Amino acid sequence: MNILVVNSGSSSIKYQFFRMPSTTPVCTGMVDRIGLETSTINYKAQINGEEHAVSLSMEIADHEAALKEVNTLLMDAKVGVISNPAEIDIVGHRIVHGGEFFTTTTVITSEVKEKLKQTFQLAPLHNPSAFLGIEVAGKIFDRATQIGVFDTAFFQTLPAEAYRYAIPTAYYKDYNIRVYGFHGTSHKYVSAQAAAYLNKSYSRIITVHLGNGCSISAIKNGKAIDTSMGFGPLEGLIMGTRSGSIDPTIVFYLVNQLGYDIEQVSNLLNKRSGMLGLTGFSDMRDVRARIQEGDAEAKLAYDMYAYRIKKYIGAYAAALNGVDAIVFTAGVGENDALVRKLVCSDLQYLGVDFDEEKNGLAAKGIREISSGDSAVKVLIIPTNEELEIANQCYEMSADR
Ligand SMILES: Nc1ncnc2c1ncn2[C@@H]1O[C@H](COP(=O)(O)OP(=O)(O)O)[C@@H](O)[C@H]1O
Ligand SMILES: CC(=O)OP(=O)(O)O
Ligand SMILES: [Mg+2]
Repeated sequence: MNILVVNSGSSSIKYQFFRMPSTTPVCTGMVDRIGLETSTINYKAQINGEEHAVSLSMEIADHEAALKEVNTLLMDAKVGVISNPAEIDIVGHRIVHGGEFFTTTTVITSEVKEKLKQTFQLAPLHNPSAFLGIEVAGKIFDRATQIGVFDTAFFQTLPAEAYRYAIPTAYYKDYNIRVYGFHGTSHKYVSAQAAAYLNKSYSRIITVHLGNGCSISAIKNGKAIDTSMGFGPLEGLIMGTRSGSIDPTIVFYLVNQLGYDIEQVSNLLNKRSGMLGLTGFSDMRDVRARIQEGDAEAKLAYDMYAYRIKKYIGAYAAALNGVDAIVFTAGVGENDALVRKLVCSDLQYLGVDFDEEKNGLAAKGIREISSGDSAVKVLIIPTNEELEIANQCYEMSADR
């Protein structure tokens, strides 16, 4: 079963190709900076035990052009792994917001696409580009079944006290205004890896996903019981360009006193806030470079970012009645030792004995960054949303 997984972001596409049941990808890669002056394409394939890597810079105007380039590489005479697009059986798509419509992995039909269009407002940075990815993949791989895997699906287990907002009940009943939760594919994947690593049948795990978007989840016996993102992927932690939670009074003030329209408010909170708004940079590597140059605003931004995470850890330890493991994942969580140190300092009260030396080591794979006798294990677990999506597509194809 040949499965191509497509993770479309607003300006990038990450992809992996699997010949299931093997869970080792045949090829992996990313098209970055789509629509900017020069885009980059990275492609790595394993052919007869040998690795072939390609890195290209070119102008790529949109998602259609990007997926066409990926297809060209997949079929390349030297580094390619297929000879015809018809060899792809399934294209699995990451879709961030399932809204009220989709609670589980779903085969994409024209009816599904119509419903997806109604979710654009709920995740404006994500769902429109996922939709584009689906349209383009449908044209290129026209014999493949297209399947959507939703970030929101893993959070179907939240109890009502965690997913309801304290606004009149009619808004929940009539308009489905509730917490949906996001990055579920990642939280599910790393929490399962953590439980297997800890070898515990009973487990209370806090997973901290820190990428461009950031969220944190409380997971009890494999089921999510709370998470920081809400109705859309804007609530909770401070992110690359998103504010995370703010007092809604600020929105009233922007509109009533400063004359903002609602598009401007959305643009401000989704695209111009977070680390970008605080420091001028959304990428943590750039922010850290500013700290090294002695920039006090950059240092404050790091402290704010970590403090918000620390507060959620306290809240989720309470929700879980204690914690067995804290797991860091995604671009920042896996790579940024300073963030992890700021978050995990002064958590002795919880039973965390953080090991700064282990935290500072650069290594790959699952790593423990707490001491051998720490009551609470602190782990770094690389996420793999594409593998989780491929697994779910494969399971679904077996059930059909
Ligand atoms: N070595 C690193 N040190 C600190 N941050 C890093 C490092 N590598 C990547 N990152 C951060 O990871 C972020 C991207 O994470 P990723 O999980 O790929 O996000 P997304 O999937 O949302 O694009 C970047 O914005 C950058 O801030
Ligand atoms: C849901 C979300 O925020 O996704 P990402 O981190 O990929 O932007
Ligand atoms: Mg991501």
